[in-house]
Amino acid sequence: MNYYPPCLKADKVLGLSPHTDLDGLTLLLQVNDVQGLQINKDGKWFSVNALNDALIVNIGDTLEILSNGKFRSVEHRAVVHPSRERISAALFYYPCQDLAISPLPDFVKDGKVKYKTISYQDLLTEYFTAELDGRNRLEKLKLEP
Ligand SMILES: O=C(O)CCC(=O)C(=O)O
Ligand SMILES: [Fe+2]
Repeated sequence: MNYYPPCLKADKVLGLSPHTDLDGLTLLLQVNDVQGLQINKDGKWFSVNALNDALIVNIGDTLEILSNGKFRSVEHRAVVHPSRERISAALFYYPCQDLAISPLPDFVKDGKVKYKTISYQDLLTEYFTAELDGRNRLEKLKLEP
């Protein structure tokens, strides 16, 4: 669960810094009707309007690596509201921790593997020992072109 208290200086702070999720897929429920999730597309931030009783499905790093970059892990952040609290619930769908994550053969059609192999445990360790930093952590797992 994520709880974002109201903030009078909402235009000057973030509820959650830009990041990508580590997992395969994230199901996100905006629990009350206060909008806050934003995604980055081509360098611009777009608000995601949650529909009533609808789940938002985000692709995470694991699926980007497994698909050799075909499915892109979405960079996102959460903003806060000046007078209303916001609550969201995220369900992370992830593999067992000792699994080695690497592009699946079906996605390496031209023989070009684009990501290093890394265990999910190591991904987790990196995630929890560094600051949230947009797509940078994931970009470092890319092999040189
Ligand atoms: O509260 C939100 O809308 C985003 C939460 C989120 O990105 C996360 O829990 O990883
Ligand atoms: Fe997230």
